[in-house]
Amino acid sequence: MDSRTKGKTVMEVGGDGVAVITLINPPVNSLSFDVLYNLKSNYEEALSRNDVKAIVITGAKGKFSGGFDISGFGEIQKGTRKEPKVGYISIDIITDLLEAARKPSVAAIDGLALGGGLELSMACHARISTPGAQLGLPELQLGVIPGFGGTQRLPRLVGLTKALEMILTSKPVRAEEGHSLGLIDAVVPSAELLTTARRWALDIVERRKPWISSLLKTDKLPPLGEAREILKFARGQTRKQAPNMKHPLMCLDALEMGIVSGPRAGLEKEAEVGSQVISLDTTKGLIHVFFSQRGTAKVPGVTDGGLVPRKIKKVAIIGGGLMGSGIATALILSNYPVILKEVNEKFLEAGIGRVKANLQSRVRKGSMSKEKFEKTMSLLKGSLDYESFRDVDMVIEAVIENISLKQQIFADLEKYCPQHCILASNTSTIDLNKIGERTKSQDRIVGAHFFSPAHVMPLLEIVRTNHTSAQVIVDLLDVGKKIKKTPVVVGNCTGFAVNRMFFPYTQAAMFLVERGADPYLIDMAISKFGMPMGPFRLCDLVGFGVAIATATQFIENFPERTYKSMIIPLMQEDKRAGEATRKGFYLYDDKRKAKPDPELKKYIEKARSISGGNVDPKLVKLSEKEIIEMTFFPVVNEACRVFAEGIAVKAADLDIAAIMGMGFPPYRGGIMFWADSMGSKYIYSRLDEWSKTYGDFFKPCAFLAERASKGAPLSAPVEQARSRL
Ligand SMILES: CCCCCCCCCCC[C@H](O)CC(=O)SCCNC(=O)CCNC(=O)[C@H](O)C(C)(C)COP(=O)(O)OP(=O)(O)OC[C@H]1O[C@@H](n2cnc3c(N)ncnc32)[C@H](O)[C@@H]1OP(=O)(O)O
Repeated sequence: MDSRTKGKTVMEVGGDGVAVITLINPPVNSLSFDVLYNLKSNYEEALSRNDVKAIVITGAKGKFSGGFDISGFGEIQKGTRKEPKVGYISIDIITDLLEAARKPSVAAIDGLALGGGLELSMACHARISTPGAQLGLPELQLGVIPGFGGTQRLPRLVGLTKALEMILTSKPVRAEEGHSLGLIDAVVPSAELLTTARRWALDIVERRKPWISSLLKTDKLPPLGEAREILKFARGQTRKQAPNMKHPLMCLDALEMGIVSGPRAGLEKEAEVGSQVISLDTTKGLIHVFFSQRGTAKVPGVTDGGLVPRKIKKVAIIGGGLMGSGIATALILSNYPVILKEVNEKFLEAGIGRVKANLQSRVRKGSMSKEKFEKTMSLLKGSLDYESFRDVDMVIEAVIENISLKQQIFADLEKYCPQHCILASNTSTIDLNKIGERTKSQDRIVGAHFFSPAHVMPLLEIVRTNHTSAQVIVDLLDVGKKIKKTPVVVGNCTGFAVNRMFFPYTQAAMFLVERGADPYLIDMAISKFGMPMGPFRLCDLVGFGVAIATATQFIENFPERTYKSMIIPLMQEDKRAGEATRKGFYLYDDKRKAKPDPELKKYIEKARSISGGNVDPKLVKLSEKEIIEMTFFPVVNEACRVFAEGIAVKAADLDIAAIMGMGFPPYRGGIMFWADSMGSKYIYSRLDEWSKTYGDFFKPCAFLAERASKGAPLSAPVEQARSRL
């Protein structure tokens, strides 16, 4: 393979007259332009050769194809690659050359056929798959649309409703379900895949099996009136669920065109829309997220040194509260035997009960069988002492945020755990060096910061001190992957990456309401921006106890940029502490539905009189855009500090941390990506202006000032950061 080319196809013609074309582009045989153009040449050759009767397309090394090469979109966005003629691949190659060929083709699918991979297979005249193969059109998740005919062929193979479900949710189906849906013609063991596909192709030639062009099928399509109703409903749902994104609706336009005006018109619409979506900002953001998410496990100086993760056979967790039980759940769900330690029988029982409840909720929802529940629970053992810690490979401490308690625990762990055992803390704010102060095991102390609920939330902040060994990081990255978390490796500091970025977000919101802004309008503007909820609703959900404890850490560590609002402490005094007490910034009914509380004004006014601030007429009438900027630019400012200090090694890691830890909308690409879309100069100028009017909370940091002075992107690598990694 030429070093500049990306992937290829190879064709072998057998004595039976079947040409087998193999897609080769590791690791997932993505369809790069090189692969697609090679496929075209192979096809033309196969069609012109007299010794070829039929064609089989397959993928190398147990994977059919993970779809179009996603980096190709980036090349087109950046202008480093010229766009092919609209419809060239989907119409000229896949439809007119492949599907309309006078020789039949069969797709032999092993492992996965996603996106363009599935679309290519749907243009074949039959599809044979191995058991369990994943089949799906996940394009919308990337901000693009199925662009190789998927919007036309999938509804014709599986029906409109199922096709809409698969396309709109981006969720794949397994081969077995694909078979029952009519997407797959036969499911056979891996060893029989190619022979079956070859035979099937010859059977089509001999007319023993039907020669089906998916595009021409109509039997699964509903009558036009019904189809229009289904599409209308889908549009309504899409507008509700993805109000800030255009591409799902554009995808529906292509689907509708095919149903109303026929598949050729549908293909043309798909090609036109497919080309337009590539330049949407939301698409750029989502593609950035795809690669950034995979990049978080690549840590310079750690994962590039050839270290192999050690096998973690048993894990112990200290503390069976909300966090400890969530972490235990995540681990046993991935088959790790777990010991849960508590201080007394009552707490232990409660901790085990929480794990049980977490799993039972899966059984209730039908995503876990009773047998699997029993088997998973059997991996959990309770303990009241450290005796059973003698053969554990990793301990995760998850007790309350109390430094001396944690110090004592780590000193005990050093006595009872084996020498190689990883000693992790789930602290969300406390300096790990302090936690390990009473031990000589600094090299194996690490932060494993999960987010609540730990068995659901996808992020794992792995916190490394100056002493933590690279091996320990590699081990924890491996555990993170096995328990299906996205890890972000960060340096040690108060709040690490996520909580440090979170802090100014809620602080800015408190500042704005004290100066006269309406908290409910702020929450609304922020939800419209794409956050799962606004800062006030979030404080209610987290509870004021946690909010105050976290704020205290920040006030102590970053006093110069803390806005000290008394709103939350005043409400706490009155025993309104958030959703758990049914009263916080909102009032909550029996069904936990939130409604605004007119009494809130009283607390805001009292807090305002304590802080000595005045209502600012400008802030009373903020536009939605101004609300977003005044709450998120301080977050960008803090992210810049985190990046400049080397707490995060890549800006993209902060993007993922913000998306998965704060709920920042993925289609905005993450906090730094979003900031760069506005430019460092603009953000600096806004913060600078506010800091002159409203004080140091808004003061732009030196890093931001420097980048703005050069007009440089905030995400450009930090050259001489004082790296903590
Ligand atoms: C005229 C207008 C212009 C026209 C342009 C041309 C037309 C374009 C039309 C496109 C039509 C098509 O409909 C669009 C697509 O097909 S988009 C792609 C759809 N596919 C996907 O979304 C699948 C994405 N991948 C995954 O979900 C997973 O990677 C996986 C395949 C399930 C494998 O998962 P796992 O085993 O966990 O491995 P990783 O996720 O870690 O991935 C391993 C590495 O592979 C890279 N990867 C994966 N998929 C792709 C891909 N499609 N393209 C490029 N690279 C891919 C991934 O980044 C990892 O790389 P590293 O190891 O380097 O990190």
